[in-house]
Amino acid sequence: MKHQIIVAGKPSLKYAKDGVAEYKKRLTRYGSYDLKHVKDGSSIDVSKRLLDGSQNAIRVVMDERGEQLTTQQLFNKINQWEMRGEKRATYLIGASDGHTQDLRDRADLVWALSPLTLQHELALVVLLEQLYRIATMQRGEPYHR
Ligand SMILES: C[S@@+](CC[C@H](N)C(=O)[O-])C[C@H]1O[C@@H](n2cnc3c(N)ncnc32)[C@H](O)[C@@H]1O
Repeated sequence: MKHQIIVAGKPSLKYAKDGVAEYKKRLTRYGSYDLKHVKDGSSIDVSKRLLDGSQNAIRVVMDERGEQLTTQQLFNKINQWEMRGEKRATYLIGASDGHTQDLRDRADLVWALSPLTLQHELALVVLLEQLYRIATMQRGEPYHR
């Protein structure tokens, strides 16, 4: 299954750029992990771009109001999607005003990394680290303990 992360706005914080570069580099060994940036804007405009970009794919809306999962639970979900033949999973990160309720309603999963509101580039780094962790678990590698 291909994984695509779609983020509102261009990266600007150095520590986040470094974190993104590090996990993108690590993930190259594990399959297809693509990062796409869409234009920033109002909640309505950004949610529409994220909705359009995630058509015909598993749609994971990253949102502090969502379900809090353990890494093992996320691993199980990704394995289930792969076993039922899903081709692409998208992970959607919003802008300063967050997602619309309509986008949340159309999600396969609304996933909260924590109940805290995170700066969106920090949320991106945490998401990439979790996808990397799960990729190593799928290979039976010892990164996850
Ligand atoms: C600054 S936050 C938006 C906060 C906005 N006030 C709201 O109500 O959602 C920007 C984006 O970062 C992501 N994000 C922030 N905190 C998150 C968390 N705890 N779990 C998952 N994603 C988060 C979400 O995609 C969110 O749309």
